Amino acid sequence: MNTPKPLLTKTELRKSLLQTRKSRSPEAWREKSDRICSHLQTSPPFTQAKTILAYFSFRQEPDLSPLFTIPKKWGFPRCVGKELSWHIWQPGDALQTGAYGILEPLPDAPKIDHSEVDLILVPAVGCDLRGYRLGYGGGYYDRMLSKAEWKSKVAIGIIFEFSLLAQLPVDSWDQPLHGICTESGNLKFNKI
Ligand SMILES: Nc1nc2c(c(=O)[nH]1)N(C=O)[C@@H](CNc1ccc(C(=O)N[C@@H](CCC(=O)O)C(=O)O)cc1)CN2
Ligand SMILES: Nc1ncnc2c1ncn2[C@@H]1O[C@H](COP(=O)(O)OP(=O)(O)OP(=O)(O)O)[C@@H](O)[C@H]1O
Repeated sequence: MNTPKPLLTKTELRKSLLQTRKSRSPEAWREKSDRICSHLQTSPPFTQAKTILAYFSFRQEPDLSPLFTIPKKWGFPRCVGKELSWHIWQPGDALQTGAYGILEPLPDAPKIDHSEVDLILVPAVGCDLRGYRLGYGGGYYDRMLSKAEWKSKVAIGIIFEFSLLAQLPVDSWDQPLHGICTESGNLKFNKI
């Protein structure tokens, strides 16, 4: 069977999805972000997780911050060179603006070891129905999720429904996710 060639490149899709995301109202962003939080909060991977890796919303990404007061061990990334370094953060702790203008925990915040991580909430520009993800092009999550110690972790892409596409272009290094959460609900995949 032939796999159809996607009509747009990753760069073109990234540009178009980011433009659409930027054009929507702050009210829609808040309301849809809250619906994503509600779906996540009741999903088994979330309720069963003790330690969760998340992100601070940037460029109108879904805002998960209402979840951060739920008693879990929460980890957030710092961009260090080409790698992500994960640190414990809880509301009230200091933050700083890091690479790309994204909020990050301070470098001396306690680090989270991969062995304790139960769930990864992965920011994305877009995802497809097979669980493939398009990011900002830095390759940070692909590099991380390709490592043996992270491969087995449940990783869920967080996007607004409009960013869920039938099929994204896929490169050899792309790591499919286990699930996707949008304002319409949770999608679960058998990882490819
Ligand atoms: N909220 C959030 N935090 C995150 C990520 C994310 O996607 N969302 N990341 C996920 O990895 C890492 C940051 N990755 C990023 C990678 C590239 C660009 C960026 O601005 N890239 C340029 C183009 C660069 C190029 O094409 O060479 C741009 O979009 O203008 C931003 C963030 C870590 N923290
Ligand atoms: N496992 C890996 N090892 C080395 N380089 C990698 C790996 N995964 C991805 N890369 C590099 O990262 C670059 C960006 O890849 P891609 O455009 O798929 O990023 P993205 O998934 O959109 O970004 P991000 O994960 O930062 O949100 C590619 O040029 C690729 O060479």
